Amino acid sequence: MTQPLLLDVRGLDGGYEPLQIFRKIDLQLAQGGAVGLFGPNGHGKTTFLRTLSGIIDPWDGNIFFEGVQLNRPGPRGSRRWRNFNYDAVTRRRMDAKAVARAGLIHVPQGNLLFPDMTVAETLSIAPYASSGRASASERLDYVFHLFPRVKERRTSKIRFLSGGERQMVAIGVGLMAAPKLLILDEPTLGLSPKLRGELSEAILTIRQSGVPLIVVDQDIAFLESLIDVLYLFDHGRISRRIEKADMPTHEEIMKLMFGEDHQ
Ligand SMILES: Nc1ncnc2c1ncn2[C@@H]1O[C@H](COP(=O)(O)OP(=O)(O)OP(=O)(O)O)[C@@H](O)[C@H]1O
Repeated sequence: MTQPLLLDVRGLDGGYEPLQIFRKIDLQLAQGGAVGLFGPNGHGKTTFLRTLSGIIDPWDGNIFFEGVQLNRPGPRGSRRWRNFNYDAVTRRRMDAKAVARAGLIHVPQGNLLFPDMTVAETLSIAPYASSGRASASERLDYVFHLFPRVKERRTSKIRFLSGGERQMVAIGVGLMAAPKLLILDEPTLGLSPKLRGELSEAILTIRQSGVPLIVVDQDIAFLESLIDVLYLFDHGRISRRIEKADMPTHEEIMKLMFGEDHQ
């Protein structure tokens, strides 16, 4: 019997009612694979990732994780029905906790950690650390091994950390959940070149240790070092799927997305 894909997204539509942000997204991720999403700011990548992790509900389409459908139809499945029945029961088609418990872990863009908690406290309340996939202390050792800086700063409050250190802690929180798929949304955004290099290396190590990834980033070379397949995301649609062997240069991708005249 063939193994199911790790993630199989079929015809996904979604957004912030009534505003549709993305449409007809198809994305497949093989077991053990890694994909990158690349596209201009504001075209809906983050909204798509928030939908995958169950923070917002899809409007249409399906999400399968290890062959199991994550989005469950409401009492009447269609979007039209939900528009007539605007209540939580019919709208809630994804369960973010169940998604995380299944092993799909999303490290969101930006700093969403609690400023007055220490690093150690933050890592200790990571979701489902005792999910059975690895013990919490093993996970903590792994995070400290990957990010020695985080280990050094474990008694510091989050508010006293630099942006890069916070990002390392945020990824650490994701790793504490022993992810079967880790989603990283612009992990190196706004970091100094030095921290960016440090973080990129750590993410590469995570990848080399076999953790499947979905990564959004604006740096094609960084994505290329991590992924097997690149999806170009353009005005809420996947405009192209590119295998690693055919990976264009940054310049070529700019031309593909914006035409010959881009600056
Ligand atoms: N909570 C929200 N309610 C309504 N509209 C939103 C909300 N969050 C984002 N948007 C809008 O959805 C569109 C897509 O934003 P999104 O953050 O998904 O894009 P993105 O491609 O990830 O860009 P970026 O890299 O800048 O985050 C934008 O026009 C944005 O203003």
